[in-house]
This record gives sequence, structure tokens and C-alpha cells, in this order.
Amino acid sequence: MKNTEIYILAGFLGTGKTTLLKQILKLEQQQKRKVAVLMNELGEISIDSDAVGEDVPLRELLGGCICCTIQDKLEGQLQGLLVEHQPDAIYIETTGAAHPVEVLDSVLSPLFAGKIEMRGIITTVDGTLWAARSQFQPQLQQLLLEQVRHADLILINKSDLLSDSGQARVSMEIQSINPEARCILTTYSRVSQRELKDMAFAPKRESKTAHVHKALRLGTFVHRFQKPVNRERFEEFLRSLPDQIYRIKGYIQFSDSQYPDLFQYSYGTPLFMMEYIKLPLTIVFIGQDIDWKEIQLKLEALEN
Ligand SMILES: Nc1nc2c(ncn2[C@@H]2O[C@H](COP(=O)(O)OP(=O)(O)OP(=O)(O)O)[C@@H](O)[C@H]2O)c(=O)[nH]1
Repeated sequence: MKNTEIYILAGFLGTGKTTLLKQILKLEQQQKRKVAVLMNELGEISIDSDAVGEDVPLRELLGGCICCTIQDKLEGQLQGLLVEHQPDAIYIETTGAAHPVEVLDSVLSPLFAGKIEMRGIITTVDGTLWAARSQFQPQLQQLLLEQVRHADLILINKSDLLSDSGQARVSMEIQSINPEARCILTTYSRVSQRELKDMAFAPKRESKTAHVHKALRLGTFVHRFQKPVNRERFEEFLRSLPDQIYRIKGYIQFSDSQYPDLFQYSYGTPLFMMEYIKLPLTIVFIGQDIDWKEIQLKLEALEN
């Protein structure tokens, strides 16, 4: 039997990993390959699991990052997927705060020797975020760098939001940091089967494996809305948020709508998508050094 291919999807919060996973699952389905997904999220609840169809075996690691607190659990979940499903490939979507090498370390455990073939690390980079990275604190800049440095395939995503000269500049910078990786400009993480097939795994030896994201002091907060909220007031709330809230996702219902919206927010940009089914109105926040009590009070005020 062929070894199960393993792919690690890395990249900072909101850069397009789940969008990429959806694309890949579609490509794999066309090839009629059997795949499984292991999804790690910092928050205690998963929003992205809906991205994976019911026919794809999915294991979730919630409430921590593979690369430190839940390394053992990753091994257990991976083992479970291998034994129960014997898939052709397993895609591991890491939290945006994960250091790719530390995730790689857990995958390359002797437990899986002879069972898996490590195919590579795919890193998604938000082109606009990269272009503005000098404004971020050093630990975050370091994490973005490490995610690029250790990738085998790099998607410079959200290229629709970059000018032509911006695309050229970001591509050149990223390629010079990691000349061995294939680097492509994408929108909505669109890759071809060929680009995935051509990827060659090449572990990079020297690395700063410090728990970069611990220094980032990222925290998560979950809020469950008890009732619909006013749209304008919610938008006002978003505008009042500190820049260090990197990511929000979840479901929200507005008082002028019959159904909830899937809500995505990365670096100040909100996106709403109507969902035509009733869903638990839960949203997850990820940010750095945030006074979550204050956020909670503001959210509760929206419901009054
Ligand atoms: N304009 C634009 N938006 C994009 C692109 N790719 C993804 N997005 C949007 O960016 C947001 C984040 O995308 P995700 O795929 O959820 O990002 P992620 O890396 O999985 O996020 P986390 O799981 O929170 O780390 C979503 O609202 C996407 O629709 C792109 O190429 N252009």
C-alpha cells in the first residue's frame, strides 16, 4: 500500500488557508482520491469545519496550537485517521499562529515512519499584510518570515488587492527569502493540480524554533449572541476595535434579516455572507493583548 501523503497548510491568520483547503478538496475529488483533513484552531469552537464536506474524514484540534500545547493530540488524531481511513492524502490546516517547523516535528514522529510521505508545507501569505508588515511588532514579523522561510510552495494570496508594482515587489521579497520554494500569485488561493504535484519537500535545517506565537501573546475569545443585533451598531462596534484584533469569524444575525450571516474579518476588513439555515450565533475573536472583558461588554451592549 502507498504511504499517505501529508501536506501542511501554514500561513498567518486570515491569509487564505481554509479557502485553499476548499480548492484542494475539489481538485482531489476530481481525481477521485481519498483524503482526510486535520484542522487545528486556536479557539474552543470550530467555524471552518463547514468548509469540509461530510464525505471527507475530519479531525479537529481545538483550543490550542499544534506546535506547543496539543502536540500529543496531533499524533493521536493523525494515527486515528491513518488507521481508520488509510487515505491517499491528509491535509493539516494549522492555526495562523503556528510555526511550521514545530508542526512538521510532530508529523515526523517515528510513530509514522513507513506510513506517511511528507509532501510539503504550503504557506499562504496575505500580499497586503506582507507589504505592511514593518508596522507590526517584531514577533509577528518574525512569524511571517518563518512561515515563508520553511515553505515548499508559497501562495502570495489576495493579489487582487495589490497593484501590479505591489505584486512584483512582494513576489521578489518573498522569493529572495526562500529561493527554493515555488512562489505563485493567487486570488482566493487558486492553485492547479500540477502546482501541487510539482511541489518538492525540502526540510530547511536552520530555524528559530522558538515558540514565536507565545511571544505574540495571542488570545481567543468566544461570544454567543442570544438574539439578532442591529447592523449599523455592529459595524460601529467593528470600527471601534483595536488593530490587534487580527481575526474574527462566526455567525451573526442582524435584526433586518431572517437568516444569519457567516461573518469573516481579517485585519479590519469585514465580509458577510448570508447563510440560508439557522445556525448557532457564535463568533470567535483572535487578537493580541486584548482586554476581552471590554469586548464582551460591548457585545452585550449590542444585544440590549
Ligand atoms: N480579496 C480577497 N479575499 C480573500 C482572498 N482569499 C481569501 N480571502 C478572504 O479572506 C478571508 C480569510 O480567508 P480564510 O481562507 O478563512 O483564511 P484562513 O487563513 O483560513 O484564516 P484562519 O483560519 O483564521 O487563520 C475570507 O473572508 C476569505 O473570503 C483573496 O484572494 N482576495
